[in-house]
Amino acid sequence: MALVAGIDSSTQSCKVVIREADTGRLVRSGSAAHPPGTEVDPEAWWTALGSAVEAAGGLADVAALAVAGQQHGLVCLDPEGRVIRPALLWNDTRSADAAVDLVRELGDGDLAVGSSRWADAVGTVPVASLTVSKLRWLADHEPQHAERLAAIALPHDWLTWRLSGAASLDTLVTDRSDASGTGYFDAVTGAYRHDLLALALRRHVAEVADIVLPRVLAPNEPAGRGDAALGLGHVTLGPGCGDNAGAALGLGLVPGQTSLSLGTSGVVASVSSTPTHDASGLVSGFADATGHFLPLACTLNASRVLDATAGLLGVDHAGLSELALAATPGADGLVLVPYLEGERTPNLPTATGSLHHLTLASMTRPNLARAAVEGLLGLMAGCVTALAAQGVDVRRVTLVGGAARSDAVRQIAPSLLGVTVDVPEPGEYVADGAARQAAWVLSGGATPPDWAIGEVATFDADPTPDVVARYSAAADEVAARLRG
Ligand SMILES: Nc1ncnc2c1ncn2[C@@H]1O[C@H](COP(=O)(O)OP(=O)(O)O)[C@@H](O)[C@H]1O
Ligand SMILES: O=C(CO)[C@@H](O)[C@H](O)COP(=O)(O)O
Repeated sequence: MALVAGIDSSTQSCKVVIREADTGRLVRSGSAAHPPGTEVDPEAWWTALGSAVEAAGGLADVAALAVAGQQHGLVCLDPEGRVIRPALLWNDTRSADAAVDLVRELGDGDLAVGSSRWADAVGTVPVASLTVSKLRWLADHEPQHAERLAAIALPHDWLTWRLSGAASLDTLVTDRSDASGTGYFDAVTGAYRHDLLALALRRHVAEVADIVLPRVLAPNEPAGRGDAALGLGHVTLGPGCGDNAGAALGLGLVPGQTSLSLGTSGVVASVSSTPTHDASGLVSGFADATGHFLPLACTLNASRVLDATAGLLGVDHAGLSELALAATPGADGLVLVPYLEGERTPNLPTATGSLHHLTLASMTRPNLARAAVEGLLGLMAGCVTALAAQGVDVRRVTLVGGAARSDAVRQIAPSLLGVTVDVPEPGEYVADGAARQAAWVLSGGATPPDWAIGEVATFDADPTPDVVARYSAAADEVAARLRG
């Protein structure tokens, strides 16, 4: 039976799954850590990919593979294909002012007009995370690097290219899902917007015509063979995808279904047959990996809020969960607004985290653990509301990502989000999506192969609107202070 590999090059690590192409049965897997930080030498991803593949027993018996990756990261390549500077990641907020400038400029000086023009053009209003904002930052702060730009790639594009042997810049490929996160690709027409790329680089359109942008392949279009020199001449490469589109494909979501991913980022993403154009900027109008759309709301803070709180309390994740479940809902009034890395949804890149309503009664270890879980889920409730405002009907979500392993998150999520929460077996659903894409490319079929996702536990709870309201009031206070 043919085997396929799926790779998830995410923020904190690289994960590899090897599955049977026809059934999706997991055969083996491996992972390797990525370095910390919000700018990373792509070579570190390449090294981690090699280690993860080795831990997964190699690719000698694999017929096809695809790479899913953290979205938006800016990989700058010179004419020889060398990386010009470390990649700026999706969670690097130095480009926050650049994003505001881009919105203002497209609006001829008016932010509201600019927001609606960006939303109309590419489905998304730039924030610090988007590639287009990082390019403007580069043009303004490192013009010597911007001048050498011969090609622009995203993390998954670059890794696919390396696996293919990186013969020339013209062999760079991507897919619609990841291209839609650049800010200079229109997922509705399927075309790059060179005018917006030129705006970002402060150049005329004719001056960016020579910059190579990866060719956008169809969802099941082969990207050629792997590099024979790497021992991958027998492997068909898939186009790959952004990690959130990968998760949707791995979970087998169809239009109308929504995922809640709590990894480094927190993401509520819904597969949709129609695009969104949210001028408020809260919802990004991305594409999925099957030809549909993937409106999503993404936070900078998620699993690491729990990591940091567990560290502070001197417990592991199981201990944090136990403590949180020992406290009563609402944590005796204690509220954590978890903007530990700034925030993107809402767009408050310079925000910091804050604890509200500390009293002798509320200042206990269980309450702090509970406030961390409720703060994270309060933040995600805002994402659900933002999607609903765009007409996305979210009544149930499928919970994935590292923090989906937390019992406290599973049990408390339905009450704060006000939806049913389905939790599949812990797994690497982004890598699974990449593997499923590889199997699709291999089969040449019109639709991805049917793979079962196994046991799903369902969590329901009575809504706790008072807890959400207290969180929202504290978050509004922070926003009001920052916005002056
Ligand atoms: N049981 C758990 N409870 C809460 N968080 C967890 C648990 N297990 C792992 N994590 C956290 O999940 C994160 C990794 O999740 P993952 O989805 O792989 O992230 P990413 O894809 O962004 O690299 C880490 O921050 C890790 O500490
Ligand atoms: O910026 C986004 C989506 O717009 C993030 O979701 C990144 O794609 C990083 O994902 P994880 O490493 O948290 O999975």
